[in-house]
Amino acid sequence: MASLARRPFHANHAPYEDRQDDPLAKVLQPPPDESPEQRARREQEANEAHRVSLQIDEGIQEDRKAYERRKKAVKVLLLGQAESGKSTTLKNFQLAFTPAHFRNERLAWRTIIQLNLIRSLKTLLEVMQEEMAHPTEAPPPPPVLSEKARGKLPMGAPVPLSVVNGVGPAGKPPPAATRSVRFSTQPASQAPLTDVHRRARMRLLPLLKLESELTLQLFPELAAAIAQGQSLEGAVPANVSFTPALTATKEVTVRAGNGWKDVLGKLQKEKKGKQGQSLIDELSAVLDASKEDIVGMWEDRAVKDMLRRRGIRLQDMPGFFLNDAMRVSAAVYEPTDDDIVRARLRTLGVEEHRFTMESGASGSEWYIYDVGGNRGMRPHWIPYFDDVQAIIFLAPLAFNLMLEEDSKVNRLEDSITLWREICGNALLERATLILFFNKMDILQATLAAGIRVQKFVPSYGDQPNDVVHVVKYFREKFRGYHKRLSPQARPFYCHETSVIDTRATAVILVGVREGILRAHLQSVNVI
Ligand SMILES: Nc1nc2c(ncn2[C@@H]2O[C@H](COP(=O)(O)OP(=O)(O)OP(=O)(O)O)[C@@H](O)[C@H]2O)c(=O)[nH]1
Ligand SMILES: [Mg+2]
Repeated sequence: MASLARRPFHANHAPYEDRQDDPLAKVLQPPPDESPEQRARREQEANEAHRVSLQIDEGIQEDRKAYERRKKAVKVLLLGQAESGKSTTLKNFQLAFTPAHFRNERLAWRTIIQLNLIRSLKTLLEVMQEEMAHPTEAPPPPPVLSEKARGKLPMGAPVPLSVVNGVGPAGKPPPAATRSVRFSTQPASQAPLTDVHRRARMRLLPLLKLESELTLQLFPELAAAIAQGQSLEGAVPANVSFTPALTATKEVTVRAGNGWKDVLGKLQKEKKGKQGQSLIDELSAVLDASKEDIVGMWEDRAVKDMLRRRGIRLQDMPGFFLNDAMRVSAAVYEPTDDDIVRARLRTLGVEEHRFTMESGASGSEWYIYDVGGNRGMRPHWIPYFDDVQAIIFLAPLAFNLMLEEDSKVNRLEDSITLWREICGNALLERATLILFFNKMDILQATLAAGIRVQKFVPSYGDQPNDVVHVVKYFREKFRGYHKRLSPQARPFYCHETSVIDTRATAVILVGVREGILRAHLQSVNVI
């Protein structure tokens, strides 16, 4: 900054007077007939200018220090398609290495988790509405086997659906103590939706209205999109088949970024709701009053049958909390660490998260960048490629699912295409690439349900359809592209993860952190 501004203006003698030969000093000299008031005002203004100047100088110093710090820091980019688990991995990093910060945000997550719960409920109610308008045909009830007959079945033989779905053998409902409201009393697969369901649905509608209102307040940019009738990406996975009527009402997922935590804090203070409550408190109160209906609806046999007939598995939706509805809806609900990790909040753009690790001076500061994985957001990743040390690439082996944003594109195929681009990118030639085969729990369930890889990936052939062989096959595929496309040789790291399992993930992340740090220190010639 100009040194002129730093001179002591408070002194009685003006500094300019000493410098008669300086043309600038001449211009800046006070008028000879300056009154005491004018002089006082001038000095006050000069002092204020000096204060602002110092502040700007400090800001520049801070920026310079931050720039130097950032240059030395470890930078990691989380990449992968939408819903691959990037933000969930970030939450695991926070939980493992900065737990106090993670837990400080518990209250903000409470509302997001409650919105997640209502989102699943909304989908359920939409499906019910569709079912009431166009009932699907109930298949004949499955044969019910006696204990004796079951004993004769070979090991691993399929169990009748009535047992799998918790309605008990012979279509008998489970003990009354396990459910609060019961709607259907008929045997499994035959129970239609009735007026009882219709009335329960009506009782739950105010909750949906509140959810829409709160979501729009949290993410006002959605209001414009909805008003224009734009098609918004929904929370419903692409494998869920919907009729056009349902697709049109698909809901938007609550999104990250845009300071949503600040907005939540402000909304919490605004007394806009009925009875002078904030909208958030009103939502909590209505949710608490509706919890019996929600649990009853979700556990109801006719509802479960309807979902099964339509091939809809709400439990595979991101941010699924219907199994915890009683707890999450309670007025006293406080999210657990696991709840926060499982909460779904779509990432928009790129978010920077700063971590201070406890592992010593060098490399103790980390920046982790969490990006939105949706296809439309991928061009925003490129500016971050420039000086990143490591990439954690999340690739769920979702061989049987399609992209949410393009239902013609297979998710695994999309992951492989993306991986090839990352491996071959010249800007990233020095970055360590770490591959996470995430959502292993879902792969396990998919294979256990008998879904064959060969049907979707013909080149898989008739190899055994189990986790070990499937992982081996795709690991070799990813390794091959890594080897062939990397501009220079680099080690291949691959982990099998289920990042909703925080304990197992913590162990993996400690190893990943050490590996990245070692590579970083080598690159700056410290070791
Ligand atoms: N079952 C299971 N669910 C997971 C796993 N990892 C993440 N999820 C869930 O998948 C959903 C999507 O995860 P996110 O971490 O938000 O995905 P993302 O990659 O950040 O998605 P975008 O922000 O849209 O790019 C969330 O509801 C997570 O709880 C996993 O290993 N197993
Ligand atoms: Mg995300």
